[in-house]
Amino acid sequence: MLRVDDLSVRYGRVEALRGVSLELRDREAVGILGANGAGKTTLLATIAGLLSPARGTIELDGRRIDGSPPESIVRGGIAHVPEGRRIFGSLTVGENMRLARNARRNDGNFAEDLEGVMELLPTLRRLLDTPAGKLSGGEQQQLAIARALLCEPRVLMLDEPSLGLAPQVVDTVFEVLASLRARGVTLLLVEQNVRRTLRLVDRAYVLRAGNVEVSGSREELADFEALADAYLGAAR
Ligand SMILES: Nc1ncnc2c1ncn2[C@@H]1O[C@H](COP(=O)(O)OP(=O)(O)OP(=O)(O)O)[C@@H](O)[C@H]1O
Repeated sequence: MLRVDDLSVRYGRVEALRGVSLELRDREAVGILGANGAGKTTLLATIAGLLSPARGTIELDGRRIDGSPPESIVRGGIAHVPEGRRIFGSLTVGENMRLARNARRNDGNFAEDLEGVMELLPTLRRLLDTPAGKLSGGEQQQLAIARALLCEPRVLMLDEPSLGLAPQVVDTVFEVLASLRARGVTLLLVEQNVRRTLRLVDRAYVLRAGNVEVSGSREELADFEALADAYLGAAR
């Protein structure tokens, strides 16, 4: 469904990605692992159209999307939950969710989809009229996921959804991801949390200094998991 080929991205003289290739099939959950600075955020931001590659191609269903503006990439079916969530703190939860309306792919029934999302994330229902800035970190993450789902994505990309959350809240976020997966949502998940990610995904790629260092199924990466402490420092 999504194919990234030989992707290189620079920030001035810094080469953040150097010839990264990966693929994501329909209904697959794929992890992108790696230490701080490995290039994970840059990879998702480039797929989302927020950065232009210096080299390489990105295809969705065989059609080039690199160089397309972010809004057309969202309409093409790729939704991005960025690091730090980027919700609008002064707007209510309901208002934040309704913002997705303009970014949708089709004119499906928004009210029905909203109901479906609140069944998946019931915490949000009682918070509909609460300013999003008053939500806890875990609730804000759920809102960011809800907003992305309301764009009717075929692929949902998430950048470190567990970052900065207390352990039991991280559990909730991973439970949400597992239920998305069970519903057949295609997931591309950037995480430093190696163990939890390998429990969730079908396959993963490990980035190091802008390169894919290792990739494989979660079974193939089981040995890597054992090395994760040494490899990624304390971040798991
Ligand atoms: N705006 C920027 N300007 C210059 N260099 C940048 C910029 N953003 C990222 N970089 C550099 O690009 C490289 C990759 O960064 P990136 O944020 O993609 O890594 P990451 O794996 O997502 O790390 P983290 O987990 O810390 O977010 C790093 O060397 C980083 O310092």
